[in-house]
Amino acid sequence: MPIKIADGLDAVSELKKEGIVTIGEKRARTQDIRPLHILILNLMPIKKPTEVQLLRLLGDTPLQLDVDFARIASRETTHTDRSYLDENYLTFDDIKDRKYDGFIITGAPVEKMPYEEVDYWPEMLKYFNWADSHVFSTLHFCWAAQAGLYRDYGVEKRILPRKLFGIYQYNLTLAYHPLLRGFDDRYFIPQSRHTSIDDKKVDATPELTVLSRSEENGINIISDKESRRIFVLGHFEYDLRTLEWEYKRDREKGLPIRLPENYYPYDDPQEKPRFVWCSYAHLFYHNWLNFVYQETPYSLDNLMPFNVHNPLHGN
Ligand SMILES: CC(=O)SCCNC(=O)CCNC(=O)[C@H](O)C(C)(C)COP(=O)(O)OP(=O)(O)OC[C@H]1O[C@@H](n2cnc3c(N)ncnc32)[C@H](O)[C@@H]1OP(=O)(O)O
Ligand SMILES: N[C@@H](CCO)C(=O)O
Repeated sequence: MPIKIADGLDAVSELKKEGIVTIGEKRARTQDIRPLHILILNLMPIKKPTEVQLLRLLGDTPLQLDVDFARIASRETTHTDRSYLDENYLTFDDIKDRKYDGFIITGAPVEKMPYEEVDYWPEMLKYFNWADSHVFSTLHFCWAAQAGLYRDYGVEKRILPRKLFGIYQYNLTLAYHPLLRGFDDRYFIPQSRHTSIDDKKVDATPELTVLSRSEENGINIISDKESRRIFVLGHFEYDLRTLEWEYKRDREKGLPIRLPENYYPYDDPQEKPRFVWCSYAHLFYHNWLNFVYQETPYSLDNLMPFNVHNPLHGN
């Protein structure tokens, strides 16, 4: 939310340098305010915990949000009841003529497959194409971040020698960015993936800005220059015990899995995991919503299309 202060205060220029939005009397009197429209494409097989996790973070704002959930229609889901989805989720046909201020696309356990082998890849492409002209800012996380970077910028993924599994620290690479406002120099985020992206290709793509990275585990948050495409490799939204649940699941299945790194004190699974990413998760989503609120057009009819740069996709 912008703060209204007198135009003559010296703080105005100082805050502007930090990206903090201030408005004067005239703008405050004429400012049009409306709810933000957010769409979440939930690709997780077990959808309900992800709904709670995301709504918890989105709900932590004084702004009014209208949130819709969308699902894939071209593949039957086996882990979530069909009638629940029919009742509570929209399909592409429902949303194709609507416009949204913000669009969130979740991770999905399909990261080891080539994109084109994912049953719903053609439907993903429909969502991506639609978002170019119907969404102001799209936030992709985990697999969706990899898929979006591939589709928009031709960034490939690669299989890691072992699963990146635990809580990892990343350093900010920029002094000021609206999505990182209020962050410490470093933050923590859960990771649970078998793949990573081609960091060199990201660094060599002039349309992309890297917001954070670590020496050991590479790039973590990326944005295009206008923050209309945001890519987060990891899961800010995970609950305290989500990694523990995944660890036990894989162990019970006899899969090769080690304890989540940097998670239990003394690496002792009897201990309560350390919750060191919660405040960053709230701050990140808060910053994204604040950014969207400041920059999205009052009337979505005036939305400018997003320019896709990847020649692979002929856009
Ligand atoms: C890298 C990231 O983005 S991390 C985000 C993903 N994280 C998670 O999904 C964590 C929770 N998921 C899980 O724990 C597991 O996937 C489970 C327990 C739900 C399912 O495990 P299994 O039953 O062994 O796997 P299964 O072979 O049925 O496939 C699971 C999911 O993979 C996806 N999937 C599998 N094959 C395909 C395919 N060819 N095309 C598209 N999706 C596929 C589907 O989403 C499927 O779930 P759904 O049928 O309910 O939609
Ligand atoms: N986070 C996922 C990775 C699989 O793609 C899981 O462990 O289920």
